[in-house]
Amino acid sequence: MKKDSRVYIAGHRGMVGGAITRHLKSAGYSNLITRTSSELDLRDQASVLNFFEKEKPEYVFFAAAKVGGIIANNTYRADFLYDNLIMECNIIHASYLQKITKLLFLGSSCIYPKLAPQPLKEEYLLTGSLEYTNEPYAVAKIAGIKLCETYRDQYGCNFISVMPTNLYGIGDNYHPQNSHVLPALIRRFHEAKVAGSTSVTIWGTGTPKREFLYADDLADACIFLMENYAEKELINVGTGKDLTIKELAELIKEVVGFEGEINYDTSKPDGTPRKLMDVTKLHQRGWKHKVDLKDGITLAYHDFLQSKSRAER
Ligand SMILES: NC(=O)C1=CN([C@@H]2O[C@H](COP(=O)(O)OP(=O)(O)OC[C@H]3O[C@@H](n4cnc5c(N)ncnc54)[C@H](OP(=O)(O)O)[C@@H]3O)[C@@H](O)[C@H]2O)C=CC1
Ligand SMILES: C[C@H]1O[C@H](OP(=O)(O)OP(=O)(O)OC[C@H]2O[C@@H](n3cnc4c(=O)[nH]c(N)nc43)[C@H](O)[C@@H]2O)[C@@H](O)[C@@H](O)C1=O
Repeated sequence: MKKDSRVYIAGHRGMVGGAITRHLKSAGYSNLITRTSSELDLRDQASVLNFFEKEKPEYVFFAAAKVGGIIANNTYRADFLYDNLIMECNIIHASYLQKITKLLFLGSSCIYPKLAPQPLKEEYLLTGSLEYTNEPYAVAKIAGIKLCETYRDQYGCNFISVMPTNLYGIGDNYHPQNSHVLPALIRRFHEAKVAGSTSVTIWGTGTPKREFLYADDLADACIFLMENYAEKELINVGTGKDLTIKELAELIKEVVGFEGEINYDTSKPDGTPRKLMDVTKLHQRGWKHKVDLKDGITLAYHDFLQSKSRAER
């Protein structure tokens, strides 16, 4: 990418798209193209084709998606499948028609089979059944990977697929039900501390293991891969380290400064028992994350407090 290349960041107001936009701006990229979902609904094929024809992006960071935690995925099953599938078809097909130079598609660690061996190697894709709660989202993400692969096979498009692990960071979604575990617990522990509560309840058994990557680290990896990776095969992005949800809760409790007890609501789903990325391929290419989990949670907690005070103003 040249500093004046026309770069479209789909989903620039989201956590990941926002981080990619910040990183590109601070690296001196001067020709960034963005649209909110109300300006351009990526589910509308005619509008997407028209936008690509008019704006002629050269590079596309595809960070727009319908995203949410385990309950949102399991509740809005049709929306997670339909919205994500149709956005992928529209953006990837328009990128082919407009002969863009390169596209980076973001998938997720949930594309791997529920009971795949750990850590998850890229080649485990499509070797077993998916986790039920996020099957619609995972099927859409797998379709996105296959679109990138097949447009490369048939038309020679330089479309790459990047699979991030669970993410958190600046501009995360702190909704009490629909968010992912890390922002949900930041909010719950904070509210319990402010209310002087003696306990906080978290979902499931606390035994599932998850890996967490700070979104600014992912943004850095995406720019690195846009510049240094041009293969058909997907590539994982993560830290290579995981912890149990119970350990995560203890860490967030400490950062937030809550002093009560932790209870478990086992009527809520645990989801996949473990999702640890094998990041050998990424490390071999020379990229490694920078922000460790405790520092990242501290930064995310500050972001939560700021977004709360902005909302109250
Ligand atoms: N968060 C996580 O833990 C993980 C995320 N990912 C992937 O990373 C990518 C970014 O996720 P994240 O930043 O967390 O998600 P966010 O929910 O923070 O952002 C998603 C963005 O997508 C845009 N969007 C959604 N629907 C439409 C639409 N119909 N038309 C146009 N734009 C739309 C939204 O735009 P607007 O704000 O303008 O409405 C929003 O800014 C996604 O592909 C996701 O699947 C992968 C692994 C983990
Ligand atoms: C990124 C990834 O995100 C989703 O998968 P997930 O990893 O299961 O996501 P999660 O963050 O929502 O939960 C992680 C674990 O944490 C437990 N948990 C405890 N207490 C809360 C809680 O309060 N909220 C949430 N959400 N989870 C909680 C929860 O029960 C589960 O065991 C996919 O649907 C898919 O979209 C995807 O790709």
